Amino acid sequence: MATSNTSFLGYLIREASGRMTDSPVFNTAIILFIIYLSYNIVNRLRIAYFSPLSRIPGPWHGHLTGLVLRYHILNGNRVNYVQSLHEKYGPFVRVSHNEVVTCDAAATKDIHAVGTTWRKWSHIPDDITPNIFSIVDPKQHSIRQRFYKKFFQQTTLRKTMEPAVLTTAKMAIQGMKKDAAAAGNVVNVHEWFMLFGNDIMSLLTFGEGFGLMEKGERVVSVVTPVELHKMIAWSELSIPIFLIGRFVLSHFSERMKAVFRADVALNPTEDKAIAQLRMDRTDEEGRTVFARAIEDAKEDEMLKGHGKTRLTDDEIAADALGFQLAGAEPVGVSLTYLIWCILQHPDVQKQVEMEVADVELSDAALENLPILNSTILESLRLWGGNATAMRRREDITDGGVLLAGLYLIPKGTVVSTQAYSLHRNPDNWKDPFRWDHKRWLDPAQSHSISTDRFQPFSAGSRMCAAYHLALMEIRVMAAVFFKSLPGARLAPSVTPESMVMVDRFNLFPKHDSCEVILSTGN
Ligand code: HEM
Repeated sequence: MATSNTSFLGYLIREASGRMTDSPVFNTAIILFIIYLSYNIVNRLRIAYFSPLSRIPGPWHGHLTGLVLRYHILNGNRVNYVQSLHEKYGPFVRVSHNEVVTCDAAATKDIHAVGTTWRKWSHIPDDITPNIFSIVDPKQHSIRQRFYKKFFQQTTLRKTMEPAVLTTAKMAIQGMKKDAAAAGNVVNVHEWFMLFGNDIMSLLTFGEGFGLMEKGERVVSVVTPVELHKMIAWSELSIPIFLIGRFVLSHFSERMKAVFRADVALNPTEDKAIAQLRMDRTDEEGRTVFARAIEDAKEDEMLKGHGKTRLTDDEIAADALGFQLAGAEPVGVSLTYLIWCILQHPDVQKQVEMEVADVELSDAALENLPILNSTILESLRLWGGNATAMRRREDITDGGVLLAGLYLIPKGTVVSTQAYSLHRNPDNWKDPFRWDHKRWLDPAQSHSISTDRFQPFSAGSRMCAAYHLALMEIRVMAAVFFKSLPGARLAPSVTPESMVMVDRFNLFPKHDSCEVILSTGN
């Protein structure tokens, strides 16, 4: 047998490749590779079985690797996979050697509280200008957040956005009626709610709404959340595959380019022109909330106080895209599920129809309707459009932090919460899987939109910047729907299976559809 002066593995490899060589470079490379591999295996085993995380229950592979989790992320199934793990292992589950998921109310509070040391986990590459959504540094984030805050107060929005929201909602109903007239009274309301959400966001950011709705086009896609979601998933699943996709495959296929270079769409250079265009408009009508924000950003006292005199064009454009990304789809999806839930309960549907029949269509009046609002809250509890993973990391405290007084989490571990599971945890909600709007009619029930056990818009300093706008959109669109289309029914194509939520950055119904049969009188 030919033995070598290096290693048995080196010998095997050379044998296998038929390359019998005594090259010292080859032998050194093999030794270095073995050292690297051994170090990684020993380190991974140490973290898997001897780190404090080993106390946290979970599937056997979750202690060693996050590959199974990544596989589900790539298939748009993270939300359901994580929920199934909670049902099996409880409110804390280890899903990877360095990632834990929790739906425990106390832990969620620790992670999302104002002043928390947990930081948003961001996967946006360094060369992309961060937007309000992706900024990690709490100081930088607080500057940006406080800057936009004044534009998203309820009273401001009722002046600036409410008329457009109402007009757009009425246009959506016209579109639904037209579609139904051409297709045996059946209309895919999901499509129209997505158009509605997108149109409002286009209006808010770029000053151009209505166009999508009129043309019946789905999205003017400046941002591609689905592709971005896939790009991040690939980069986490396998760096080599990601690099091959990004630097090789994306040159040969537009499809591959859309996925593996999705972040390029987030680079705002091309959209600078759009943001600039909005800044130049002086007529009141053309100046949207965002356009005003852009103008004010040039000379803002609050920014000055932090050593900055204005947001740069790149920052402004990045934020415009960030709002588009964060704001359009969750509204459309939340509306789809709201209508789906109500139409499954004809008695509740009747009550909502009666409640909105004679009401003035203003957000202030709609906010006082108990049945409508209880159905909205209950639908957001079970089927909110952005109830997916909120990933956070604690990189500050040496020695780790004690989460909910229960588990020591070593520095650098990612801990994710998802409202989908927080809202299905039987410790938090009685009979959690049952859609029951009446639980919100109980006077003892808090109606706060963010509590330790109810977080459709997240909580603390990273809570949704525009939840007042989101709620206004949902209230107005739902009221116009039930006022204009009484007696609507779910089509047979709508089943629990077709409405399973899939996770593509935001959450969507699996079949991207929710068909409704309009009553013949409409
Ligand atoms: C029903 C509709 C909506 C839901 C369920 C929703 C939910 C959420 C959630 C859960 C977050 C936290 C995300 C995270 O921490 O990773 C968030 C953040 C955010 N949302 Fe919404 N959202 C909705 C509508 C909107 C709308 C209409 C806009 C814009 C006009 C918007 C703008 C934002 C922004 C800018 C953030 C980032 C906040 C920050 O990090 O400071 N959202 N939203």
